Amino acid sequence: MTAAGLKSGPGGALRGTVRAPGDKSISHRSMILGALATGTTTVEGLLEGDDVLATARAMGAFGARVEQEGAGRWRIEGQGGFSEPTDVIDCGNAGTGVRLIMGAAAGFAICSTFTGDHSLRGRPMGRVLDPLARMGATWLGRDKGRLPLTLKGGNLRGLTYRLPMASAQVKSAVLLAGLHAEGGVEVIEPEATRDHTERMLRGFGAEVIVEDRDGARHIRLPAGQKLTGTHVSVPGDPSSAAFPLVAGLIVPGSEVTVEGVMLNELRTGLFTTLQEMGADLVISNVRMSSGEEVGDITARYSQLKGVVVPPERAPAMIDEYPILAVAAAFADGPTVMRGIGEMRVKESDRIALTAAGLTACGVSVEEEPEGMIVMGTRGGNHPVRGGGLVHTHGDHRIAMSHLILGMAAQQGVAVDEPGMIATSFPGFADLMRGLGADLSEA
Ligand SMILES: O=C(O)C1=C[C@@H](OP(=O)(O)O)[C@@H](O)[C@H](O)C1
Ligand SMILES: C=C(OP(=O)(O)O)C(=O)O
Repeated sequence: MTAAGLKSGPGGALRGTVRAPGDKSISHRSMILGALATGTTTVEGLLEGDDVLATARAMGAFGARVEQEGAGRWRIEGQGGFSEPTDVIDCGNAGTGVRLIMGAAAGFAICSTFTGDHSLRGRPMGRVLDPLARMGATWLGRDKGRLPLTLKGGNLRGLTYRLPMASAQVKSAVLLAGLHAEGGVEVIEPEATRDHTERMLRGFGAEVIVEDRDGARHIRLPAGQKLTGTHVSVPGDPSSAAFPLVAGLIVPGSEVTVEGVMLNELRTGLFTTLQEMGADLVISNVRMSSGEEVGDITARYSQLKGVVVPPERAPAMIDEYPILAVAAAFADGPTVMRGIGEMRVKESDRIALTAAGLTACGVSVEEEPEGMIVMGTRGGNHPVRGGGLVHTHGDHRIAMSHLILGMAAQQGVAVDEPGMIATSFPGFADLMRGLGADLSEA
């Protein structure tokens, strides 16, 4: 983490073509599935962000051989299971990392202790510990299942589990534990969430049966699955592509293309919403890569209008609401975002911090318990003032979102703790500068 802050300033149009960094969700999963599998897994396009590097180190601690072979190219020699680590597993800032690894570790008769940074130690782990305990795992930790905690697994029984919240991390933890549960597992999702674990389990040779019935998605992993090492080509992360693309939409005269963006419809809710707001967002060169659809997306400066985002779209864009709120600040009329209570338990309380950050930049936001309404400034012809110092509480997406706002506002915007951006998008500042953005130390 650097001590200095980072500041973005209003400048000229942003122009150019960039490549999206590797998808964070798929990068975590390639490490974990590679370590659980027997044999060699090779990965290209891995996101070498701090979150994924913590997961890579954790897989080494559980007995896999994990080596970097070149930029984004990694090799994992899996042992077909986890062995007991001899030290504490530190997952850094990564909710995905710790929750999926706890699920995977629960399948084995080993004892492991998990911790993370200040933010991760404040996040709820009960949501994965509850189903894992029902399967027979035991844990000991602080009240409410906050990290640090120790988990002991092995001899798991099968489980049919209806997700109490829309969470791909909880679904994935149950499925990974289910690989070693007597009788297999079934996860019932009232609202579909990102399906990378299901797709990748199949890529590693497992049978996963998915059925939509009774208004829910049923995901069944029969017992006795064996994973075999494979090759994973990681597609570009739509959650990261969102930042240069929204910048292209709100900085006058801009045209920005991001290549190789994953278009899995359980991840692209932001792009649909921006198009409904009138964004000139064009998707081209659509192709398949490692079982996922990818494409190139071009954003041209657009007059946006406020919309009501359907709450049922939330799982397909849950990490994108902070940057959507920035786009909404430049729109004509209010943008209503509801059904997003899950944002309060991310790296920070993202509803509160988005509202506070936008307010510090002269934008009106109405905060609700599970939502927010951003009053677009363009209708009244007030420009967005900017000029704020935004406290990010170490949240990478809060930092990047407000830096993008500063590129289109009247005055620049400074953020604290910019080093945290490296958890998900280590090349963010250079990539944005390459498009012409004014970013400097504050
Ligand atoms: O499974 C994943 O890779 C993720 C799932 C989401 O979290 P939840 O499962 O808590 O919604 C998302 O916010 C996170 O960035 C990545
Ligand atoms: C919520 C996020 O990640 P995680 O839950 O893995 O910390 C995110 O990247 O926005």
